[in-house]
Amino acid sequence: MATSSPPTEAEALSPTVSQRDQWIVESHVFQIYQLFASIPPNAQSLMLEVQRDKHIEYLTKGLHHLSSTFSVLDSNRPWLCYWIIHSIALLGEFIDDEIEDNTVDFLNRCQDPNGGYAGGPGQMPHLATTYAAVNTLITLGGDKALASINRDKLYGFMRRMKQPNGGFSMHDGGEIDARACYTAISVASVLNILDEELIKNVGDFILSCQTYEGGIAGEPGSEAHGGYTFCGLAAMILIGEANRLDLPRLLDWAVFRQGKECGFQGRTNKLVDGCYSFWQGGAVALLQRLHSIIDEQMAEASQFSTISDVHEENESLAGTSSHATCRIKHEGMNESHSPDFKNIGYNFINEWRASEPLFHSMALQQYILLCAQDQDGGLRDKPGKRRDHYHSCYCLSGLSLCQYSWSKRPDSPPLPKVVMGPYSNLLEPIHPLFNVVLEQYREAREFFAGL
Ligand SMILES: CC(C)=CCC/C(C)=C/CC/C(C)=C/COP(=O)(O)OP(=O)(O)O
Ligand SMILES: [Zn+2]
Repeated sequence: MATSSPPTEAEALSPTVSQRDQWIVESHVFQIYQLFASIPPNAQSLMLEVQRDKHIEYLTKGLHHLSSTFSVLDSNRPWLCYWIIHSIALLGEFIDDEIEDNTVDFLNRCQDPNGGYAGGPGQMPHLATTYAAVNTLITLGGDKALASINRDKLYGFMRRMKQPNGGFSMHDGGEIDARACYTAISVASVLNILDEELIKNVGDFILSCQTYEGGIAGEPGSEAHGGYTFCGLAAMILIGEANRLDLPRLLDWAVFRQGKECGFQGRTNKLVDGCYSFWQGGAVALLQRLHSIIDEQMAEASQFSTISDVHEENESLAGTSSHATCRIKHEGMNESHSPDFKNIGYNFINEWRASEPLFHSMALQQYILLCAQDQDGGLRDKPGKRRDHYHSCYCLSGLSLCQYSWSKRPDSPPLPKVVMGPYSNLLEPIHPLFNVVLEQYREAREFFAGL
């Protein structure tokens, strides 16, 4: 809590719980880095190796059998499918036909007769599990998986989740937050069912979630957080309204969440965690793609003497779709004068231009490989924590973003010097807006474009 007077000696000598926790994590992480620095180069390269076979073994096992402790995830079963299958795809491994068939059949049983996917058969449809199920089916690819999605019913479910304030509810009577906006817009975009009705006022809702720190909160008045920041920014890009956010402040907030442990934290004064390699690293990677808009916003800002003048100007510019379209056009994404939101996800990767990563990519790779990787397979939040499927998915997604962060094209092979460890560490590239492997995104886009 902020206090106007300096801490007393007694206060200074008794750290807060958060300070203590931070010191413990720092000391764990630095011990690992010191050990790494003290060993010979051949042992270092072994430590930096992506343990592909071990990861695949751990992940595949999760598709066949999970212990009873996983019963707490009973309403998250499509998430387990996504975390595991996306991780396997990132590692460039194929899913065998039997698992593929079983997964498509299982997700079909999670599909609600009135649209959307539930956390398990017979449960209530939910936007988060809908996103997880759709991304899993895209990752599996092929006509059976893609055609199993009932797009008409899904569109109906999304319209029922749409709220008067522009946001979406996660489920009937559920939370209305930035996650719901992203999951709805991401799914609608990739399935080619995004329209003006779904987009209406989403930008206003997300704009109201950007906080004084610059990051985005789950809902208005809450604290900026990496997970919601990725969701809010990706949704704004997909609807062609990213320029309405204060992007320089967003960038400033996000890049400063990468700390001396080399990984990212989710919010100010919290602990480093491997999953933010994707949520924060992904937000910064998206901002890297928007750099020309940011430059322009900064140039505009510098014309004004006070920061409130800048905000007033942003207010007056906000909300006009022609303004949004003009900025997207400036990025070389869209030549038309009406918002071409149907093609933004596609243009985002096609209009790729090389530029420097805006976060410390090598440092993040170091954290993921040395601190988040379990040498027996799977990845984790931080040293001392157990591996799990969620962290495996988002650490590997973040690692892939790092490896391609200098690339001239989204999938052109990076130079060996930007891939930490042996070049065999190279993962598959992802589409940063949807977090699916790029090749799978392309197949899905082609499939749904024709419908
Ligand atoms: C697509 C989709 C559904 C995205 C979800 C995004 C996401 C990860 C949101 C974060 C939720 C949240 C408040 C975590 C804080 O947990 P904590 O307090 O345990 O962690 P912290 O200390 O790191 O903040
Ligand atoms: Zn985490």
